[in-house]
Amino acid sequence: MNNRDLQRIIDALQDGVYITDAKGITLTVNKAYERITGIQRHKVVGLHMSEVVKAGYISRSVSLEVLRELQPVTLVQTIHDSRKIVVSGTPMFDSTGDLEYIVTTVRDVTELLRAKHAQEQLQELLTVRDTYGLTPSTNVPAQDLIVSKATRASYELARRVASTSAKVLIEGETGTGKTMLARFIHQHSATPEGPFLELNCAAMPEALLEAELFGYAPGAFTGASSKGKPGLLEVASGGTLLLDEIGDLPLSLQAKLLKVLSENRLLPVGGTEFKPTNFRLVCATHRQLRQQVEQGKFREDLFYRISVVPVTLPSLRERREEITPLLQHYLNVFNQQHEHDCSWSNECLTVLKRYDWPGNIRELMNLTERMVVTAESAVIQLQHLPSEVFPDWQPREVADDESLKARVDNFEQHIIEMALAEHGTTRAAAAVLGIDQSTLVKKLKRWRNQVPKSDTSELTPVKN
Ligand SMILES: Nc1ncnc2c1ncn2[C@@H]1O[C@H](COP(=O)(O)OP(=O)(O)OP(=O)(O)O)[C@@H](O)[C@H]1O
Repeated sequence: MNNRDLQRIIDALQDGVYITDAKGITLTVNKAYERITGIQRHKVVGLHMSEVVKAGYISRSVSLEVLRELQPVTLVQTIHDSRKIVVSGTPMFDSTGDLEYIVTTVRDVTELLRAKHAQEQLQELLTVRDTYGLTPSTNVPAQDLIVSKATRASYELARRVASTSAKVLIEGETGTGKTMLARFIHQHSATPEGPFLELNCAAMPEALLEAELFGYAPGAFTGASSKGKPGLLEVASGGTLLLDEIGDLPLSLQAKLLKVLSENRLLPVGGTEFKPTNFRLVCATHRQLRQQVEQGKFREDLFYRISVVPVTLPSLRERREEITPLLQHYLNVFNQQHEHDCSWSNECLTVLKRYDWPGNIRELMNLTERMVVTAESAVIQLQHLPSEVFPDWQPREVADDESLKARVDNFEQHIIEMALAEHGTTRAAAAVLGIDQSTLVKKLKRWRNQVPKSDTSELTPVKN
């Protein structure tokens, strides 16, 4: 074999290779060595290893140590970008026992070390998963669904496609019920008895995400379980996998996921054998995935693959008719849970129906539970609501020597501010209080000295 062929062969290796002669003069390096260390072949070929060290290309030469000790030497070095490499030098002797070459291999173990760290985190995650029961959907108690005109179309579309293998992309703000809808799809799919698994792609670092999705092979890295760990892409086989916040999946994993979806098989981290898999994929996102495609943050081919049927869940403020039923439903749920018997006052229901609910149903549930556990009376009143929901407008404290007129004025302001907060507009507040809208606006102007100019009718903000 000539030198050219030999070079081609070592260039095909994934590990870096560095070869010196018996004196320690560099004969060649391969492409992987150039890639891993950033040191180019033409810069070091012909140089003695001591010159390579002197020139600052490397801090310590394994070849020189092999030359000294005439036996294999391995050490771990940190190079630029804090990458960790394992360098192993081996002496090669000719038939008479004289040193002929020193062959050094260089392996970048940054990823492996990361994966080891990931494995520890994964272990934690799996414990959490066990504790919180990411279990087959049949074990999950059916939850009552509140559906209105605004969401019925989404649920009907989901039901129609549930039994097919079409991939569904659920879009909606946080807390709008994307996971709930995915579960609904699973329950109406061809494999409702299979597992329903969910992974939030935004919640963990890339290496951990990869180990979680793909699993890893036995002994993939030091400290890995001797049995290896199956990934969610494998465990979900025969069931449904929800990839939440898919827009946060790193590009490298997007490519790997695409391959799994095309080939129905996967390669665990550190594995050499493909494993077959077949699951129902549902993805969810609160982002504009198409925009991410345009910005090059999300692969276009994967986008088309996962969004065969896009389903949108509107925000709660776009489906206000669900607010009261949801408030009543979750009040019952939390009353039962905490053995209370609370009810909403009508004023609360009116105010809450108009509130914008940036956290959507999840925020509504949290607020309801908070009201139930902190309730001072059986009826939840406006003043119990947190100030971001209902501005806690209190009459100012009156001084002992204030006139009756000033005190009445103060009390009047309290009544008007409360009516405004409850009914939202000066027109509605005036109607309820039985006064002219213009009188109310004039009074407000005097008190606040800053009624919005445009507001003569519907638009006085509750909070200003
Ligand atoms: N139609 C509904 N009727 C009753 N409760 C619902 C409905 N939709 C969602 N919920 C409840 O609202 C809460 C939030 O829903 P879910 O977790 O599905 O939202 P999400 O959009 O997946 O949130 P995130 O984007 O933060 O993951 C859950 O506790 C869920 O049970």
